[in-house]
Amino acid sequence: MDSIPLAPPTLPSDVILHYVAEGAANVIYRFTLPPPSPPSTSNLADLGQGPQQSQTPPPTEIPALHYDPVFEHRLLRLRKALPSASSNERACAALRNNFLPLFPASSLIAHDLVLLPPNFLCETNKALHALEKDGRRPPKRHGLYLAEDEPFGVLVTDMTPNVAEGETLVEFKPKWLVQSHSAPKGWRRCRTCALRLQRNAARRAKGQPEEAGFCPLDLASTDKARVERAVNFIVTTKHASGEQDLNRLRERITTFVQSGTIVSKLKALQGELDKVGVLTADVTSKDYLMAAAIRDCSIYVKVPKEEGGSIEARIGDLDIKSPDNGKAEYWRALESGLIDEGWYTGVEKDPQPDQTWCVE
Ligand SMILES: O=P(O)(O)O[C@@H]1[C@@H](OP(=O)(O)O)[C@H](OP(=O)(O)O)[C@H](O)[C@H](OP(=O)(O)O)[C@H]1OP(=O)(O)O
Ligand SMILES: Nc1ncnc2c1ncn2[C@@H]1O[C@H](COP(=O)(O)OP(=O)(O)OP(=O)(O)O)[C@@H](O)[C@H]1O
Repeated sequence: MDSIPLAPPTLPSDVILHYVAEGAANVIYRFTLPPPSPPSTSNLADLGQGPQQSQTPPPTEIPALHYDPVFEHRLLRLRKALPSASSNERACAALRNNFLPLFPASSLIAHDLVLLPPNFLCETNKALHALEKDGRRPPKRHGLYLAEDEPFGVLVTDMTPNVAEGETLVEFKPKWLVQSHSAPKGWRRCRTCALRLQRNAARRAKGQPEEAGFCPLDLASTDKARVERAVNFIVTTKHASGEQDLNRLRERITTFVQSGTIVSKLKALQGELDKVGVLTADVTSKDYLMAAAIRDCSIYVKVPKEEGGSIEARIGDLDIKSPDNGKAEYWRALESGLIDEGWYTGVEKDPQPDQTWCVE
């Protein structure tokens, strides 16, 4: 049964937010909490600690001088007003009930609900509008703001690297590690590569830059050369500047992907949870919605400077998908377009054909 754990803490109303980044569905903030105020003199007097000392109160009546430890090493994730999004309460319950049992806690970004103070989202939206005007919000995210009817935010494990100590964060979406079961027989591209090519053709037609990407089937192949090929797209000069550092980081991430359990576990789950493909599946079933979530999750890998130091890797964005508000139709239309236009089989009508094929 879905349930929320014991009363979530409330975010102090004098919290100071710092915009970090955003995806399609959420905005991420770093936050600073002003030191908790000690009890005022009159409160102390009430509690018997002021000038007219009477009796020491029981510890439960002494105002807290420290914030709940759940606020430590966390970022605040706030939900945007997307019609297809679930409430944070539902999303956290789904995470707890469906995904938590599948992975060790140390492999997951922790998600804890936090009650938001009154007017908080309205004020934060004003700040988002200002960021947009200043050019500090990516243009493709303009026009969509936080859902002001959402009572909760989510405190997530902060994976920000300590750059001063030489840490690096590599973040990527592994996407479809198993081919779509709706792909036609004789396919030559996986779902992710087929979609990327289709989108790149549209970008080219509009004079926009194309996006490069890796083949998830390579990533999940366990074959060193193929994993390396995928990792070379994921780890770039934005992660390490010198050639030597970049090569070494790529080697470390390749070893992590190849010998770690995260990618293979995600692949196994994608295969188990959707065995028939989006065109025939019951896209309202829990299994399908979990498969869809796992196909869109992120992996955060924090790599320490020291070669022997341990890598911290966690899965995030395991938000159960909803088929409502046109999403199921979007999924089916996307898949039908890839099939009908020949992107899976490599017979698409594109003036700039690509002859890179994927293998299972
Ligand atoms: O359809 P896809 O595979 O392109 O995935 C969408 C993502 O695009 P991507 O290809 O990863 O750049 C897309 O990501 P971006 O907007 O590209 O960052 C969203 O994650 C979207 O999910 P939702 O609508 O927020 O629930 C994702 O939609 P879902 O299909 O997972 O519902
Ligand atoms: N736990 C974290 N630690 C460090 N950075 C994070 C964390 N969570 C999110 N971020 C940063 O914020 C960005 C957006 O967050 P997130 O992926 O959760 O948004 P989203 O809207 O759910 O994504 P999507 O586009 O997949 O729907 C990430 O790409 C990452 O750069």
